[in-house]
Amino acid sequence: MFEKRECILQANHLVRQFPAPKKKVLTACNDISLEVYRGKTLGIVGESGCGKSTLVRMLMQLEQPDRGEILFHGKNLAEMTAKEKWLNRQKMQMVFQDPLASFHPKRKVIDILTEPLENYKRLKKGEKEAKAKELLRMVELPEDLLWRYPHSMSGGQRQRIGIARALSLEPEILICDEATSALDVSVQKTVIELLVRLQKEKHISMVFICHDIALIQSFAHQIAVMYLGHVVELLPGEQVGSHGAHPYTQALLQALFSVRDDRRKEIEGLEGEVPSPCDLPKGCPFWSRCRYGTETCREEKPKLKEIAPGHLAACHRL
Ligand SMILES: Nc1ncnc2c1ncn2[C@@H]1O[C@H](COP(=O)(O)OP(=O)(O)OP(=O)(O)O)[C@@H](O)[C@H]1O
Repeated sequence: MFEKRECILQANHLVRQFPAPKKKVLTACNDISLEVYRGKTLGIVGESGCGKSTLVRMLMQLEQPDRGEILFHGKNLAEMTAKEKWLNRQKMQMVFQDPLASFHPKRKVIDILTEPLENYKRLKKGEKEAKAKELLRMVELPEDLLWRYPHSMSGGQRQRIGIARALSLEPEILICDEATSALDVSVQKTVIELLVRLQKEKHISMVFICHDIALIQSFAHQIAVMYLGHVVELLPGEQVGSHGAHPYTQALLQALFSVRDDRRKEIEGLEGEVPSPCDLPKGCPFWSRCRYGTETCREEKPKLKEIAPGHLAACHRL
């Protein structure tokens, strides 16, 4: 599916175990092998406790695997010197679910944004404000936020600051651990759109951890489905619906499709006969806001009658 030479991060047979009560052992990650490709997104989906965060901590070198290896540009992370690891960490950055927890509450946005650059001594004297403003522009935030404290901003703004800070070091890989789960649906959508735009512009690879298979399949290039510490299936992002074979993947998809089917029935009930997708009307008020002909229909039920019928017909993802 992807060119091998574009593989920048490779996890081979990773195992991580923890001691459990009664002298038992809990295997949080069990023989996990994955590849991350340049400029592509690997989605990792699975229920709570299946081992997603443990996997990410190993990829970020915050935790050592008990077995297996992680190769970055073909080089084994375990064989790197401490200095090499420290330098390497710039190239893999993380965005967390709760950015507030990772920001110093008494530091202003300007300091939060430039802290990683200062840590790596990559900020010249007198450059701080200009660099921080450039980072804010990159994530489509106004410059006057520079002088605010994180607690005085909205969740979506804080997450954009988290993204800007992570990208300040120009990483090759961005790891997003439930980065949009705490946001409401409309803000979640704009943050994902921002990430997708930045990925295209900067050719960054992303590892995106999430519970929501519907969300992840809208932008990931490949999806690893995790269940009880195993990657049970690796699927091409855009074709999850037709490829999921493992019973757990099927269960995730079934839940998704039953919701969509109910929604489709509701809409068809409202609109009567649905015309074919090729009738898409130019004048549909939501057309420009809509990537698949989708979210608006799902989110704004009271406005359904305003949406031109052809638009609804295109909502094959509902
Ligand atoms: N340091 C630890 N010591 C003991 N057990 C741990 C430790 N870290 C994780 N675990 C266990 O490993 C399993 C996987 O945890 P992990 O946090 O990786 O799951 P997750 O899929 O990220 O869950 P969530 O989506 O809820 O964050 C869980 O059963 C958890 O209790």
